[in-house]
Amino acid sequence: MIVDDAVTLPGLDEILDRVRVVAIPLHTRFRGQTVREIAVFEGPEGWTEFSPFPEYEDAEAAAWLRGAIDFGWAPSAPSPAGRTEIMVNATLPAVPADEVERVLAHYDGCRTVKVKVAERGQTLDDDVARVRAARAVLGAEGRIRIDANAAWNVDEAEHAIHRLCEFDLEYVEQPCASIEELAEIRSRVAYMGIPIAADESVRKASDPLAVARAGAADILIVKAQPLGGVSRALAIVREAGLPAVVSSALESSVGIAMGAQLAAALPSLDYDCGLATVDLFEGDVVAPAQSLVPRGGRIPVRRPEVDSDLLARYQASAERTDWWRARLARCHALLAAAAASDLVDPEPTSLL
Ligand SMILES: O=C(O)CCC(=O)C1=CC=C[C@@H](O)[C@@H]1C(=O)O
Ligand SMILES: [Mg+2]
Repeated sequence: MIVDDAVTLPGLDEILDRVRVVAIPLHTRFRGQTVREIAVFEGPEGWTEFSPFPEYEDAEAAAWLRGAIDFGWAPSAPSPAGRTEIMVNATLPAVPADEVERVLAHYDGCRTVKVKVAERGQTLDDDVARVRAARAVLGAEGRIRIDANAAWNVDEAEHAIHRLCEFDLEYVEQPCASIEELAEIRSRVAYMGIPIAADESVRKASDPLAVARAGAADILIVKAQPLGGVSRALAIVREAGLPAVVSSALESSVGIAMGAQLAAALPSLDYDCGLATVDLFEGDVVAPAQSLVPRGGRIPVRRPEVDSDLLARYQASAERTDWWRARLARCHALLAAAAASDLVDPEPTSLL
């Protein structure tokens, strides 16, 4: 059963025998979460991570498992540009303005900040105050991008971009939900020279290329695990023909290493990548010397080993571990079924 050109789907037992589930506290709430649950397991190529958010349905989570297996079982993608380090951005959750300095102090040397905006229960004034505070911390030279996670309609997005443009925005990530809305807001703000980036329209779409084909975005955000692995994400970027920004899916250093490998393998990399998110965690599954937290605004391209003391320290409860093992079994069954239908169907079944 083929997961990728180079990988045969490993047996479920092979994964369940090795999997460890951890629950790592976040020091700042992100996506409404204060604890990140993560499953890690070891393949022939090294440690890999399976960490779809708990609310995701199995069909979506199965693409993350495909990505995890690809990273653990497929040989590393080469870096045509010879990159050994990736420049990364600080990620600023939707915190009150007076907390911005404290949160950004966790990121060492990042010249770019991605500011979360349009959080449910907050106002545009809250966003303006947060972006203003980020600009004050960064100085005039720093780069600021914002991410609305599809929360605005087109008029709200236009109004918000008008208010926030005084802070010199590098780009606006997923201001609206649909491809039609993205195309509309993109043309409305084109005169301001602010690019539109697509995230959810790539990683949660049945066709990750539709947004590029529609000319609805200037930049693609690509996340290795949700897109089914490094080689699938590379193929999407190649087909789309747009500049790409590699971003994390809020992973431990093990999953971030998958993102770093994708960033290293891209033919060109014009923007800092959203791979600094281990800095939002209180802990990690790898020892500090091997961790992929940024130093001097960069992370190394390397595969870390997990640390057994840290796996024990952050070990999830028996109940949550059982839940993840059952989820792994269901997602594995979906991948096996898709692979079996590939054998009769010459067109590969897409789980993206
Ligand atoms: O891109 C970054 O700076 C960090 C990653 C990040 O913002 C995200 C990670 C995981 C889930 C998403 O809600 C979120 C995003 O929307 O990009
Ligand atoms: Mg995003």
